Amino acid sequence: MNIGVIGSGSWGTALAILLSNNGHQVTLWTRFREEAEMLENKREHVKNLPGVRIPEGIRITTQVQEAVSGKEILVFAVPSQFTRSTAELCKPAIGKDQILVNVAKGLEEGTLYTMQEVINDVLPENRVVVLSGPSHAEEVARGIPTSVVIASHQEETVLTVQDVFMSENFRVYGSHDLIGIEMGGSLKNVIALAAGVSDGLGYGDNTKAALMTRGMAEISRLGVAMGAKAATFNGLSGIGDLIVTCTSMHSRNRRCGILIGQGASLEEALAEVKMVVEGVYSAKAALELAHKHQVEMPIIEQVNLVLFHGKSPREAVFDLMERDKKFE
Ligand SMILES: NC(=O)C1=CN([C@@H]2O[C@H](COP(=O)(O)OP(=O)(O)OC[C@H]3O[C@@H](n4cnc5c(N)ncnc54)[C@H](O)[C@@H]3O)[C@@H](O)[C@H]2O)C=CC1
Ligand SMILES: O=C(CO)COP(=O)(O)O
Repeated sequence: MNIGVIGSGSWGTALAILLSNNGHQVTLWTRFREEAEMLENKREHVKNLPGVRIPEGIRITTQVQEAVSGKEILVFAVPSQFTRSTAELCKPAIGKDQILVNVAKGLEEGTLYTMQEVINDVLPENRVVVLSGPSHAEEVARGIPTSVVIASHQEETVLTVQDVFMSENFRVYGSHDLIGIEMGGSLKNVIALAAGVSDGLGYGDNTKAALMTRGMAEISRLGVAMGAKAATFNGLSGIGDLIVTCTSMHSRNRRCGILIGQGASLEEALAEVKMVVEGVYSAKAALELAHKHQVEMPIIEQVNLVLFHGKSPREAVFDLMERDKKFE
């Protein structure tokens, strides 16, 4: 197939490599000339995926028309804050038969939309599917066995996109629970920030296991209130992605949390991590959704207080421990 990958950060580049290795014709688009030159000249994403060769077959471009026209599938891989502006930029070149695959994990501030909803808002005539699950770019780019899930309301589209991405090292499940898959993928980032903070404070495995388990309870409570199936949160885009993001050395959200737990400010932590830390952008939207759907999300509330209101991480953990007694 002819495929355009829109966004050449870690994830877009890793997926472009996977798709090219699967035999597809891949064009990788970036908005930035310097990034395109680095990818083209070095055939490597020097900053984000050092040591991973970009196959010669992948075309690199900054031209939207070249990345979009004639492609059967477009993979949207820019960070969630840029998904709307990028979809708008591409819109004049997009035809209604092209399948759009969103791989960003986040919520839009203000509208509180998931990324599928954002893309659908800009391009209402296109089919939009979502790819999510435990899949760090650093490992996918090196062909390390990985499983993800693709969600759409249309069975046929799921089956088509599964075939496109599946390989001996990349197993793709299908799902019809779009909202469940997207809420799992975006909210685990906020819980991973909390897990990182706990590690940064020097707390132990017990603390992190508690944050992950009770964090999952928060994610599924909100997801179900928004129409998701509870079982989805036991899957790859639920507990699977929560496990990898809260425990992996590759996780930007966890690393950002660790730095904050060690005493860095949010700005210092973001500057140190350098790559996108989606949980920071989704945290506020998650809390607003919790209020809108009248769902209790105490961990996500404390993450917001630490990130945006100067609360000390140690005090946040203390306040979580001191809440009224509950039944599990
Ligand atoms: N890195 C990973 O392992 C995974 C990332 N994701 C998700 O994929 C999305 C992208 O993340 P990464 O590739 O890791 O980010 P990254 O931090 O590696 O790259 C960000 C890229 O965004 C692009 N960008 C920056 N400003 C832009 C703008 N104004 N307009 C258009 N593009 C712009 C640049 O090309 C930059 O390379 C995020 O939502 C992330 O949660 C999902 C699964 C795995
Ligand atoms: O979504 C991811 C892995 O599945 C990436 O997580 P981080 O953004 O925390 O690195």
